[in-house]
Amino acid sequence: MRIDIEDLRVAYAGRTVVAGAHLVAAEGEITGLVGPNGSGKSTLLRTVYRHLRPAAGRVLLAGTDIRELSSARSARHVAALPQERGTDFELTVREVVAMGRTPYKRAFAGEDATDRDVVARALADVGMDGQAGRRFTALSGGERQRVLLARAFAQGPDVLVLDEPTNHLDIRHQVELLALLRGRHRTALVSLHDLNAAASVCDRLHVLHAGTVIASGPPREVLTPPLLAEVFGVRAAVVDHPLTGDPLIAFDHRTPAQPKQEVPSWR
Ligand SMILES: Nc1ncnc2c1ncn2[C@@H]1O[C@H](COP(=O)(O)OP(=O)(O)OP(=O)(O)O)[C@@H](O)[C@H]1O
Repeated sequence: MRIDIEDLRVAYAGRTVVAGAHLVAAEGEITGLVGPNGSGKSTLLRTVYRHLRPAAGRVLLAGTDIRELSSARSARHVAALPQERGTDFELTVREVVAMGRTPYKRAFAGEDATDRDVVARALADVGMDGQAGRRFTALSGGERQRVLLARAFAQGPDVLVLDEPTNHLDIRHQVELLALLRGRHRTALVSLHDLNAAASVCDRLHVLHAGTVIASGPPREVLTPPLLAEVFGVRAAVVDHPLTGDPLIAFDHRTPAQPKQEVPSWR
């Protein structure tokens, strides 16, 4: 299912932080949202999974304004890994993942065989099937994250909205998660700080800067040295990854960019 974000404006206590954002997350593609700290990525994603109501503009799911859907119906279509990773569940790992089945249940209905299969598969997908009986609160940050991702998978959504899904994960689990996402061929809207991961895994990127989308397109077209200097304030060369051929951003970790001296060719 495709997502269209049209002229989205979101404010906290009267302060606008998303200021007329437009973007499309195409059906079956991984769409990445990148941008510096505070540029509005989480805020934009929160409106897509209906945690926040926009001040203006719309989020369309396959052409329908998500505000017109019931919460159960929207939860069957859109599942989120929010940045707030809820640490207060007094539940086991398996119980947390089984919460993903709630949108399919009548009140007080128990689990059926499909629920059990879906939950087992979701736990296996994130490599937590051996830890299903552990208490969620006893897990490490990365383990919790994988469990919450399994909960989103168990929701069986058409669209996954993932806010920084690789935060806290060691490099192997980052690679596994991103490979899992690619393998699912499901519409995903994902914010990522790791621009190299974004360049490898995303079909299209949108760059958010001060609450507006200032560049969109395939990673190789978007992540150019002038944009990296102007928007992220870093010097970098973009080369071909020697193993995959994906764009590889080689950052200069010694010296920040001087944005005013760069030519912003992405405008
Ligand atoms: N609950 C809130 N109340 C008030 N202001 C907020 C709230 N959440 C975020 N903001 C502000 O909105 C702006 C955008 O924040 P947001 O978290 O959307 O950015 P982000 O691009 O996801 O940042 P980061 O990369 O640091 O996670 C920031 O200035 C932030 O301080």
